[in-house]
Amino acid sequence: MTSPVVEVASVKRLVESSDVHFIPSNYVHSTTINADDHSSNSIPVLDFSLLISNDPHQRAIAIHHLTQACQDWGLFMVVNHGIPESLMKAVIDGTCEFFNLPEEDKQEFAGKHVLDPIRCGTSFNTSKENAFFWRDYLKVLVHPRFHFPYKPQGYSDIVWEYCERSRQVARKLLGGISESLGLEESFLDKALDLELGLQTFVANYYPRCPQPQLAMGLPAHSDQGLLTILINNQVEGLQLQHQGKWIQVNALPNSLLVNTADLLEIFSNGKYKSNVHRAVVNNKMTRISIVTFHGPSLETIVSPASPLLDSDNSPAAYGPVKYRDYLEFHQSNQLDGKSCLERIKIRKN
Ligand SMILES: O=C(O)CCC(=O)C(=O)O
Ligand SMILES: [Fe+2]
Repeated sequence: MTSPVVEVASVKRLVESSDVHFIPSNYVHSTTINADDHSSNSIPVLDFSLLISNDPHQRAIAIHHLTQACQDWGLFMVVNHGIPESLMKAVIDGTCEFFNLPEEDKQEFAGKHVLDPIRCGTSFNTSKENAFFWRDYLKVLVHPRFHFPYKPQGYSDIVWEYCERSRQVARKLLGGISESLGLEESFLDKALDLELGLQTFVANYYPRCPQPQLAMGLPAHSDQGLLTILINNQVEGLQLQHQGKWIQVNALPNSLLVNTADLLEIFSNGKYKSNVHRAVVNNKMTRISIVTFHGPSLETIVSPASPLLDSDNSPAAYGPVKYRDYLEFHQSNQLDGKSCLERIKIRKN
């Protein structure tokens, strides 16, 4: 399933190489990108300290909040997560330095295949797209084996620390989610082999855009893993599709934004739907987002959790799929809503 590598210049280079007032026609998208509702005050907030509390009452409150957040939104903010603010800032600063490296230096990390451990590029999949996205990226597989570009100096160490911390948070959240589904806390962890779980680090770089209404940072999509954790440089751009509207997501300072992703929808047999989101761009500031995708081990076959099934009332709604195959399929096609997940849904006659 290897896609040919198509050389497309980074958006950063495009913006810096000329005094652009109009975006090139191959970056123009027809989708309107306004958000219907600019307030995101109602996005659920989870207090992580309650989830890890020894007090069963406090933990029960956290599980209740998790259930509601996963069921009603598929996106929530996590506060009191214990990841130092200075570490989050250092990851953003290191990312800025990485993208500021000469283009030739970054080429060294281009990668060829969708499962190469380090890949740096632009858009999403330039071999499949008619219109490119206003986004450059660095994607790295960081667990169970940590890979990373060796420059700029110090970036790798900082990202390693951040990835360790974010993985611990994700695992605790997934323990809570397992419980919220009526399973043992460790059920999901064991069933999906999280000890060897694949964690992917993605740095998204969205340069200032002279015509932001015509461009798209990333189109509407759901994420491929179980949970996604996102932080950004406090520049707005993430939008969530909620009850038929696009909502601008403004994260609380120092919070983590968490998305429920496709494999959690499968595992929960559709109880927790993966959310649909997109990234829009602006004409004032470069936006950087740091995303970690948390999934099972690559060889895990994901299917609805058996205790949640009953052949009469709730039969399996999704076919089994190996994570490696799902990831490869997701990454080698166009980013297009929930089209990958649709392919493994079992149709009712
Ligand atoms: O940059 C963002 O806010 C969203 C990024 C995203 O959705 C992704 O990398 O999958
Ligand atoms: Fe995403």
